[in-house]
Amino acid sequence: MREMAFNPAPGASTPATANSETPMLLVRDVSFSAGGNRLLANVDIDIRRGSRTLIMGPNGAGKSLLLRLMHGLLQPETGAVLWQGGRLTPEACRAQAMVFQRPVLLRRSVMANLKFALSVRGLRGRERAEKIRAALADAGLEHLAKRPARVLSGGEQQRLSLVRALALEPELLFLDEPTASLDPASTAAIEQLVLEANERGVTIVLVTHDAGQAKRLGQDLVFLQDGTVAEIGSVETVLNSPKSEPVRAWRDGRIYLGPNTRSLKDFTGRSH
Ligand SMILES: Nc1ncnc2c1ncn2[C@@H]1O[C@H](COP(=O)(O)OP(=O)(O)OP(=O)(O)O)[C@@H](O)[C@H]1O
Repeated sequence: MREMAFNPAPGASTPATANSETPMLLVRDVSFSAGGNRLLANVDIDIRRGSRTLIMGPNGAGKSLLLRLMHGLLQPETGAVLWQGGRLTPEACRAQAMVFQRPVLLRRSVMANLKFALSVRGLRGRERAEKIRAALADAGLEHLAKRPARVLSGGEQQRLSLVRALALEPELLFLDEPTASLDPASTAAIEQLVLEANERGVTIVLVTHDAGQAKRLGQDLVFLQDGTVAEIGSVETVLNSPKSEPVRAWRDGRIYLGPNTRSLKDFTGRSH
């Protein structure tokens, strides 16, 4: 996969001056290809400061790719991701954090995982110790502080992963299917941490396949289909009164076959 240079969208080459009206993050006419396939095409999204945006869509729609582009882990082939009206620089990326579906933890203790992340951000001494204590309390992991992170349950690992990201005090937090393999109690714990973070002002962008979770957590919903935005609006409106055929098909449990849908054989290995 190519890591491409910054390539502003038409009309976006001169970043707007950031003010309170400027969306925190703008995705403008972003396209991305790999292996000869167009995986995202002409995506436009505004993320408002302090908002909660849910990203939904079928497997392979491009949700994870979009998150990685918004977090600066990949560069758009064309178009631009703008941070507070300017370029998404490495410094800007440090104001963001990402929680992945499968927690990425060091083969160290729970406490050492928190300590390492905070040390990388330059925290030391009493300030770091206080943040570790608070994160362990938020995650309900005080009693497991010295346990190797890799022996924690899936739910405990994901709570650790989330509070470690939040301990870095990001302005924007991306979460990629953070509760995909968790039971209802662990899911509720993660959702509560996400909502509390949002109440403290952290902007949330979360990928999910769970309509219930979208309704519990979301304000805005972006529905992707085959690498393009099929529909965008409030969670309630998009899920309860979808205007687009991809969302209607998804809601009704039908397989949507659009002009850009790759052969079902790609997904099932069988001809239909
Ligand atoms: N590095 C890559 N090289 C080639 N193709 C890729 C690459 N990364 C992702 N893809 C393809 O891009 C498409 C979108 O992938 P992505 O992981 O964003 O989907 P998704 O919507 O998150 O799906 P899921 O719900 O299954 O997690 C898939 O067809 C995937 O195979």
